[in-house]
Amino acid sequence: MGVTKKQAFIDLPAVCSAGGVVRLPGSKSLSNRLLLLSALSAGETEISGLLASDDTARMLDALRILGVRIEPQGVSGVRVQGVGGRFPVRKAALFLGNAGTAFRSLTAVLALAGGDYTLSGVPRMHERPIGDLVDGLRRLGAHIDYLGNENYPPLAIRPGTVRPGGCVQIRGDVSSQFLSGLLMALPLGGVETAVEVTGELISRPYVEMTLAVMARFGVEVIREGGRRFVVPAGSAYRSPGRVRVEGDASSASYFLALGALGGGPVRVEGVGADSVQGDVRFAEALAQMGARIDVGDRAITARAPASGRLHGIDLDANAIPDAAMTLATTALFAEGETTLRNIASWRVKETDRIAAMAAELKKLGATVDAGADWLRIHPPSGGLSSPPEGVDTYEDHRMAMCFSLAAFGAPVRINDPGCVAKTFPDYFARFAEVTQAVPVIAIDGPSASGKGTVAARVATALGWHYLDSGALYRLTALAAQRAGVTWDDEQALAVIAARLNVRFDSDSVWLAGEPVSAAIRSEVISAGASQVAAWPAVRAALLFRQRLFRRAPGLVTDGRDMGSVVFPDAQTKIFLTARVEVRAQRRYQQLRENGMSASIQPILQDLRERDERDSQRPVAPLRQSEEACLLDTSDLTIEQAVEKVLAWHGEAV
Ligand SMILES: Nc1ncnc2c1ncn2[C@@H]1O[C@H](COP(=O)(O)OP(=O)(O)O)[C@@H](O)[C@H]1O
Ligand SMILES: Nc1ccn([C@@H]2O[C@H](COP(=O)(O)OP(=O)(O)O)[C@@H](O)[C@H]2O)c(=O)n1
Repeated sequence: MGVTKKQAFIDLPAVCSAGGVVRLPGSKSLSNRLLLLSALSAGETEISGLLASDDTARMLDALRILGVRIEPQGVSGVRVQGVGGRFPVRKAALFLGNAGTAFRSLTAVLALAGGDYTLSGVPRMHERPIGDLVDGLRRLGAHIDYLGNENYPPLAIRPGTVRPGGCVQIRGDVSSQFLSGLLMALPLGGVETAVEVTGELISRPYVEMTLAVMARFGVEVIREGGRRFVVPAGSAYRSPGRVRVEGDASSASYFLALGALGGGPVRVEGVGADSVQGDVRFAEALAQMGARIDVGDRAITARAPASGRLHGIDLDANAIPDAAMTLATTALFAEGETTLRNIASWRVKETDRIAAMAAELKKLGATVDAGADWLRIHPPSGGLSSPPEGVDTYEDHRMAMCFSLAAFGAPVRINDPGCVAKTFPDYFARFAEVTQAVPVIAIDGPSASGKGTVAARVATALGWHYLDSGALYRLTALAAQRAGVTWDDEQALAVIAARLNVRFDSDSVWLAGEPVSAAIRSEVISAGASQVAAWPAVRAALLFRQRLFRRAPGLVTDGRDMGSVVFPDAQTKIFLTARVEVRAQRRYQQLRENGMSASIQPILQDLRERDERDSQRPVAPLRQSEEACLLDTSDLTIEQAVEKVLAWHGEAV
């Protein structure tokens, strides 16, 4: 289930359980810090386990433009020739996308480097504040101009009369990356410089990570209390030779939550008790919600609570701002409400994450309250409702990954899933590997072969849900007829299909509150259904609607393209058919039993025409796929046909 960058959406099937092992991609925060310090240090550094993603690509591009030699090594490694504190290229324009780690740290480093540089990013990067960092750097004598709005990127840096030394103040309450960037830049000055944080210092663990990485490269920052950091005179980065990037602790959060929600155990490999990443503490928050967590040195395992259900918590999430987003969607399935506090930094990330999270959680049926720096989630009382227009992701990788968890309650459509490339390009493939989707038996075949009859009985035998997909095309034809829309008006039909107000209960179908089971089976509507079904826009409009029927414990469905298009991952696929004369006879009898007048010849004629139309149309034609088992019911009773399907399914499980 990979995604491409331009893909409009991905439909995740409802998930019933999760378990397995995930080898985590490298940490984004560590990858970019290690790249920068390897570039600045004296000597050559081999970095292994580097994250391959948009954000690290931006840092790599920038460093190469600045004249740093970086060669790939093995699958996920690089060899960096350090420049010993002085970039060979003294004039360059750098584009840093939406990579906050790269933007803030390079601003600080280049401001002290004494060259002419411009730094820009995507439009959202230009809405993310950087004024506090620029102020701090200007106090050191750096020359930085805003090229757009005051306090925001893009920036122009010119050689200033930089005088490190003394004490520089910097605010800590907007982004800890300002402090991290400044600290990483200061060893370039060579003299003792103190940094004092004013205001609260948020996301402190990221600062600890910065200090740990600097220490690895030979620079020991002295801490004086919690707010004063001194970079000693004579500090200079020296390559440690080889470094390995830990797995990404923020990325681990999705899989740990999967384990906690889906039974588990889910084991994430690459981070553990000795991690320098603050987000490993996400596991503690999950434990507070009731999950059973085991933290090893290099792996963490999560399982559901013995009681089966998590419970809501009230948490100061300041130390784990990124991973805390995962708690917000986990909270959809917890008992009671969850409150996340002290998360003002969410408002200046890839998007305003408090607003985005609140809006999308509401679409799923949750009640959400939000303030300047907090969010409270009350889970939906009547189960999750899945919006047909999909969950929006705001070009924010974490929104996309967080909302994949909603699949525990319902199938979910995630818009612009390619945004995960920022930190985790193959996220959805990994997600599919450790989750078990609700099973589907897909039965396709021509008209009157007995698909509907067999599918409904198989569903009853298994206690599963049943979807008669043909009914949706019939309903579209009927609703169009009633609205005065002709069956050749593709766009108008698609609008009708998207807005169908239908309800299925055990023995009737309702359109806008009116029973229409008989009306949709008339000969006229049968012909209309196969006409409207030929339009791609109609099929697209009904796609997610059909997928929404996939709910635990399972779905049996019949139609023309159930196994090929709508549920390509169905466990059991059957192509059910019968000789056309047998089918005509069955339909004839069916109509007579339902009190309608009928004669064989026109039915036979109609079946031949529909077979032709359904199998010749360019979109989702009726065809037996290679994986489908062929079931010819011409000489079988209904019971024999049902037995056969159940037996095949038994083998498939
Ligand atoms: N062996 C059989 N398998 C399935 N249906 C059969 C069989 N024999 C007779 N029928 C009858 O055929 C008729 C058409 O079946 P239906 O399920 O409506 O077909 P479809 O959904 O493929 O159009 C029903 O009245 C059904 O009872
Ligand atoms: N998955 C599906 C189901 C039905 N259809 C169309 O919808 C029409 C009615 O479907 P149905 O399954 O109720 O038809 P019968 O097989 O019962 O005649 C068919 O003639 C098909 O053209 C489709 O295109 N794709």
